[in-house]
Amino acid sequence: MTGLTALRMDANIVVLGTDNVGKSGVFITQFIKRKPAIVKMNTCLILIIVVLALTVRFLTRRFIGEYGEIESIYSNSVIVDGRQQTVNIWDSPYSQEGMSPDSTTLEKRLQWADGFILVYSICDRASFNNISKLLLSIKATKDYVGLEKVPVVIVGNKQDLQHRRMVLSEEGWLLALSADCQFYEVSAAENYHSILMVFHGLVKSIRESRLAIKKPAGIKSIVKSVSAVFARRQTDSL
Ligand SMILES: Nc1nc2c(ncn2[C@@H]2O[C@H](COP(=O)(O)OP(=O)(O)OP(=O)(O)O)[C@@H](O)[C@H]2O)c(=O)[nH]1
Repeated sequence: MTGLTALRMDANIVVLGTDNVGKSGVFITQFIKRKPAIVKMNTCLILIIVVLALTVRFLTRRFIGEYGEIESIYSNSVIVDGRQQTVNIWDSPYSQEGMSPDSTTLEKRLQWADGFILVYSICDRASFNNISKLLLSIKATKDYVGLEKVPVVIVGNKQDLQHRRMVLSEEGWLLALSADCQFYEVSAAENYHSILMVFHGLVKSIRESRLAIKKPAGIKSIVKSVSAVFARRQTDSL
Protein backbone atom coordinates (compact mmCIF):
# COMPACT_ATOMS: atom_id res chain seq x y z
CA MET A 1 0.00 0.00 0.00
CA THR A 2 1.40 3.42 -0.90
CA GLY A 3 1.56 6.29 1.56
CA LEU A 4 -1.39 8.07 -0.05
CA THR A 5 -3.73 5.09 -0.26
CA ALA A 6 -2.86 4.13 3.27
CA LEU A 7 -4.32 7.41 4.51
CA ARG A 8 -7.58 7.17 6.41
CA MET A 9 -10.53 8.27 4.32
CA ASP A 10 -12.55 9.81 7.10
CA ALA A 11 -12.23 12.99 9.10
CA ASN A 12 -13.68 13.66 12.55
CA ILE A 13 -14.68 17.27 13.08
CA VAL A 14 -15.96 19.03 16.21
CA VAL A 15 -17.93 22.27 15.74
CA LEU A 16 -17.76 24.67 18.71
CA GLY A 17 -19.03 28.15 19.54
CA THR A 18 -21.37 29.91 21.95
CA ASP A 19 -25.11 29.46 21.56
CA ASN A 20 -27.09 31.14 18.78
CA VAL A 21 -24.12 31.61 16.44
CA GLY A 22 -25.68 29.20 13.94
CA LYS A 23 -23.57 26.08 14.57
CA SER A 24 -26.06 23.28 14.41
CA GLY A 25 -29.42 24.57 13.31
CA VAL A 26 -27.97 26.04 10.14
CA PHE A 27 -24.21 25.48 9.72
CA ILE A 28 -24.15 21.71 10.19
CA THR A 29 -27.59 21.19 8.65
CA GLN A 30 -26.50 23.01 5.49
CA PHE A 31 -23.59 20.65 5.14
CA ILE A 32 -25.46 17.46 6.04
CA LYS A 33 -28.80 17.96 4.34
CA ARG A 34 -27.41 18.34 0.84
CA LYS A 35 -26.11 15.08 -0.48
CA PRO A 36 -23.61 15.35 -3.31
CA ALA A 37 -24.38 12.96 -6.16
CA ILE A 38 -21.45 12.07 -8.42
CA VAL A 39 -21.91 11.53 -12.14
CA LYS A 40 -18.91 10.24 -14.09
CA MET A 41 -18.75 11.59 -17.64
CA ASN A 42 -16.98 9.95 -20.62
CA THR A 43 -14.29 12.57 -20.31
CA CYS A 44 -13.70 11.50 -16.69
CA LEU A 45 -14.99 14.88 -15.67
CA ILE A 46 -16.68 14.55 -12.31
CA LEU A 47 -19.74 16.66 -11.82
CA ILE A 48 -20.96 17.22 -8.33
CA ILE A 49 -24.66 17.82 -8.39
CA VAL A 50 -25.93 19.10 -5.12
CA VAL A 51 -29.38 17.84 -4.40
CA LEU A 52 -31.54 18.76 -1.49
CA ALA A 53 -32.11 15.72 0.68
CA LEU A 54 -33.54 16.73 3.98
CA THR A 55 -34.16 13.10 4.83
CA VAL A 56 -30.39 12.48 4.85
CA ARG A 57 -30.08 14.55 7.99
CA PHE A 58 -32.70 12.42 9.64
CA LEU A 59 -31.16 9.19 8.38
CA THR A 60 -27.53 10.03 9.21
CA ARG A 61 -28.15 11.45 12.67
CA ARG A 62 -27.08 8.83 15.10
CA PHE A 63 -26.53 8.58 18.78
CA ILE A 64 -23.08 7.54 19.96
CA GLY A 65 -23.54 6.27 23.48
CA GLU A 66 -19.93 6.19 24.59
CA TYR A 67 -19.40 9.91 23.97
CA GLY A 68 -22.14 11.10 26.29
CA GLU A 69 -25.85 11.30 26.67
CA ILE A 70 -26.78 14.25 24.54
CA GLU A 71 -24.07 14.25 21.90
CA SER A 72 -24.80 13.47 18.27
CA ILE A 73 -22.56 12.57 15.40
CA TYR A 74 -23.56 13.30 11.82
CA SER A 75 -21.85 11.88 8.77
CA ASN A 76 -21.62 13.05 5.19
CA SER A 77 -19.52 12.24 2.15
CA VAL A 78 -17.62 14.91 0.29
CA ILE A 79 -15.19 14.87 -2.60
CA VAL A 80 -12.01 16.77 -1.88
CA ASP A 81 -9.34 16.92 -4.59
CA GLY A 82 -11.12 14.09 -6.44
CA ARG A 83 -11.16 11.74 -3.47
CA GLN A 84 -14.21 10.62 -1.56
CA GLN A 85 -14.02 11.47 2.11
CA THR A 86 -16.40 10.70 4.96
CA VAL A 87 -16.80 13.59 7.34
CA ASN A 88 -18.10 12.84 10.84
CA ILE A 89 -19.29 15.88 12.75
CA TRP A 90 -19.69 15.91 16.50
CA ASP A 91 -22.41 18.34 17.45
CA SER A 92 -22.75 19.17 21.12
CA PRO A 93 -24.39 22.04 22.99
CA TYR A 94 -22.04 24.75 24.29
CA SER A 95 -21.08 24.53 27.94
CA GLN A 96 -18.53 26.68 29.74
CA GLU A 97 -17.56 23.83 32.07
CA GLY A 98 -17.03 21.44 29.18
CA MET A 99 -14.41 23.78 27.70
CA SER A 100 -12.05 24.09 30.66
CA PRO A 101 -8.73 22.42 29.79
CA ASP A 102 -9.03 19.89 32.62
CA SER A 103 -12.53 18.82 31.63
CA THR A 104 -12.88 15.23 30.50
CA THR A 105 -15.41 16.35 27.88
CA LEU A 106 -12.88 18.54 26.11
CA GLU A 107 -10.24 15.83 26.40
CA LYS A 108 -12.63 13.31 24.83
CA ARG A 109 -13.45 15.73 22.01
CA LEU A 110 -9.78 16.37 21.37
CA GLN A 111 -8.92 12.71 21.27
CA TRP A 112 -11.80 12.02 18.89
CA ALA A 113 -11.31 15.06 16.66
CA ASP A 114 -9.00 15.35 13.67
CA GLY A 115 -9.95 19.02 13.41
CA PHE A 116 -12.10 21.80 14.88
CA ILE A 117 -14.45 24.43 13.44
CA LEU A 118 -14.86 27.38 15.81
CA VAL A 119 -17.93 29.46 14.94
CA TYR A 120 -18.85 32.99 16.04
CA SER A 121 -21.52 35.40 14.82
CA ILE A 122 -20.31 38.64 13.23
CA CYS A 123 -23.22 40.32 15.07
CA ASP A 124 -22.16 39.09 18.49
CA ARG A 125 -18.94 40.44 20.02
CA ALA A 126 -19.10 38.03 22.98
CA SER A 127 -19.20 35.04 20.62
CA PHE A 128 -16.05 36.38 18.90
CA ASN A 129 -14.27 36.90 22.23
CA ASN A 130 -15.13 33.31 23.09
CA ILE A 131 -13.07 32.04 20.13
CA SER A 132 -9.82 33.09 21.85
CA LYS A 133 -10.90 31.17 24.96
CA LEU A 134 -11.71 28.11 22.86
CA LEU A 135 -8.29 28.33 21.18
CA LEU A 136 -6.58 28.51 24.57
CA SER A 137 -8.59 25.56 25.89
CA ILE A 138 -7.79 23.48 22.82
CA LYS A 139 -4.09 24.35 23.08
CA ALA A 140 -3.91 23.61 26.80
CA THR A 141 -5.72 20.27 26.48
CA LYS A 142 -3.73 19.34 23.39
CA ASP A 143 -0.47 19.89 25.32
CA TYR A 144 -1.94 18.01 28.29
CA VAL A 145 -2.82 14.93 26.24
CA GLY A 146 0.43 15.20 24.27
CA LEU A 147 -1.06 15.79 20.82
CA GLU A 148 0.61 17.45 17.86
CA LYS A 149 -0.97 20.48 16.15
CA VAL A 150 -4.72 20.06 15.58
CA PRO A 151 -6.13 21.71 12.42
CA VAL A 152 -8.55 24.50 13.36
CA VAL A 153 -10.76 26.71 11.18
CA ILE A 154 -12.32 29.92 12.52
CA VAL A 155 -15.67 30.89 10.97
CA GLY A 156 -17.49 34.22 11.24
CA ASN A 157 -21.16 33.39 10.51
CA LYS A 158 -24.21 35.54 9.62
CA GLN A 159 -22.33 37.53 6.98
CA ASP A 160 -25.69 38.44 5.44
CA LEU A 161 -26.50 40.61 8.49
CA GLN A 162 -24.08 43.44 7.55
CA HIS A 163 -26.27 46.12 9.16
CA ARG A 164 -25.89 44.35 12.51
CA ARG A 165 -22.15 43.68 12.18
CA MET A 166 -20.20 44.04 15.46
CA VAL A 167 -16.98 42.26 14.47
CA LEU A 168 -14.86 43.41 11.50
CA SER A 169 -13.59 40.85 9.00
CA GLU A 170 -10.07 42.12 9.73
CA GLU A 171 -10.43 41.12 13.38
CA GLY A 172 -11.30 37.58 12.33
CA TRP A 173 -8.35 37.46 9.93
CA LEU A 174 -5.94 38.77 12.58
CA LEU A 175 -7.08 36.25 15.16
CA ALA A 176 -6.75 33.40 12.65
CA LEU A 177 -3.29 34.59 11.59
CA SER A 178 -2.07 34.84 15.16
CA ALA A 179 -3.39 31.35 15.95
CA ASP A 180 -2.15 29.84 12.68
CA CYS A 181 -5.68 28.83 11.61
CA GLN A 182 -7.74 29.18 8.46
CA PHE A 183 -10.47 31.83 8.41
CA TYR A 184 -13.78 32.16 6.57
CA GLU A 185 -16.70 34.57 6.79
CA VAL A 186 -19.91 32.88 5.72
CA SER A 187 -23.66 33.08 5.72
CA ALA A 188 -24.88 29.62 6.68
CA ALA A 189 -28.41 30.81 6.04
CA GLU A 190 -27.81 32.02 2.50
CA ASN A 191 -24.73 30.45 1.00
CA TYR A 192 -24.28 26.71 0.96
CA HIS A 193 -21.05 26.87 -1.05
CA SER A 194 -19.27 28.90 1.60
CA ILE A 195 -20.10 26.16 4.13
CA LEU A 196 -18.75 23.56 1.74
CA MET A 197 -15.53 25.62 1.44
CA VAL A 198 -15.10 25.57 5.22
CA PHE A 199 -15.41 21.79 5.43
CA HIS A 200 -13.20 21.27 2.36
CA GLY A 201 -10.56 23.62 3.80
CA LEU A 202 -10.50 21.73 7.08
CA VAL A 203 -10.46 18.28 5.44
CA LYS A 204 -7.46 19.40 3.34
CA SER A 205 -5.60 20.59 6.45
CA ILE A 206 -6.39 17.32 8.20
CA ARG A 207 -4.95 15.42 5.25
CA GLU A 208 -1.84 17.61 5.20
CA SER A 209 -1.30 17.15 8.92
CA ARG A 210 -1.57 13.37 8.51
CA LEU A 211 0.99 13.48 5.73
CA ALA A 212 3.31 15.49 7.94
CA ILE A 213 3.30 12.81 10.63
CA LYS A 214 6.55 10.92 10.19
CA LYS A 215 6.24 7.27 9.29
CA PRO A 216 7.55 5.02 12.09
CA ALA A 217 10.81 3.28 11.32
CA GLY A 218 10.26 -0.02 9.49
CA ILE A 219 12.01 -3.29 10.36
CA LYS A 220 14.43 -2.82 7.43
CA SER A 221 15.68 0.52 8.70
CA ILE A 222 16.02 -0.84 12.27
CA VAL A 223 18.15 -3.80 10.98
CA LYS A 224 20.20 -1.32 8.92
CA SER A 225 20.90 0.93 11.94
CA VAL A 226 21.81 -2.02 14.21
CA SER A 227 24.18 -3.47 11.57
CA ALA A 228 25.77 -0.03 11.12
CA VAL A 229 26.46 0.17 14.89
CA PHE A 230 28.03 -3.32 14.93
CA ALA A 231 30.11 -2.58 11.82
CA ARG A 232 31.40 0.62 13.48
CA ARG A 233 32.30 -1.30 16.70
CA GLN A 234 34.24 -3.87 14.69
CA THR A 235 36.28 -1.25 12.86
CA ASP A 236 36.88 0.65 16.15
CA SER A 237 38.36 -2.48 17.79
CA LEU A 238 40.81 -3.04 14.89
N1 LIG B 1 -29.39 35.79 9.20
C1 LIG B 1 -28.79 34.66 9.56
N2 LIG B 1 -29.27 33.93 10.58
C2 LIG B 1 -28.62 32.79 10.90
C3 LIG B 1 -27.47 32.34 10.22
N3 LIG B 1 -27.07 31.18 10.79
C4 LIG B 1 -27.92 30.93 11.78
N4 LIG B 1 -28.88 31.90 11.86
C5 LIG B 1 -29.96 31.98 12.83
O1 LIG B 1 -29.40 32.05 14.13
C6 LIG B 1 -30.21 31.37 15.07
C7 LIG B 1 -29.37 30.36 15.85
O2 LIG B 1 -29.00 29.29 14.98
P1 LIG B 1 -28.61 27.85 15.56
O3 LIG B 1 -28.10 27.06 14.44
O4 LIG B 1 -29.70 27.31 16.39
O5 LIG B 1 -27.43 28.26 16.52
P2 LIG B 1 -26.53 27.32 17.46
O6 LIG B 1 -25.17 27.92 17.47
O7 LIG B 1 -26.63 25.90 17.05
O8 LIG B 1 -27.22 27.55 18.83
P3 LIG B 1 -27.37 26.53 20.07
O9 LIG B 1 -28.17 25.36 19.54
O10 LIG B 1 -28.10 27.35 21.07
O11 LIG B 1 -25.98 26.15 20.50
C8 LIG B 1 -31.36 30.76 14.28
O12 LIG B 1 -32.46 31.62 14.39
C9 LIG B 1 -30.83 30.73 12.85
O13 LIG B 1 -31.88 30.84 11.91
C10 LIG B 1 -26.98 33.14 9.12
O14 LIG B 1 -25.98 32.83 8.45
N5 LIG B 1 -27.68 34.29 8.85
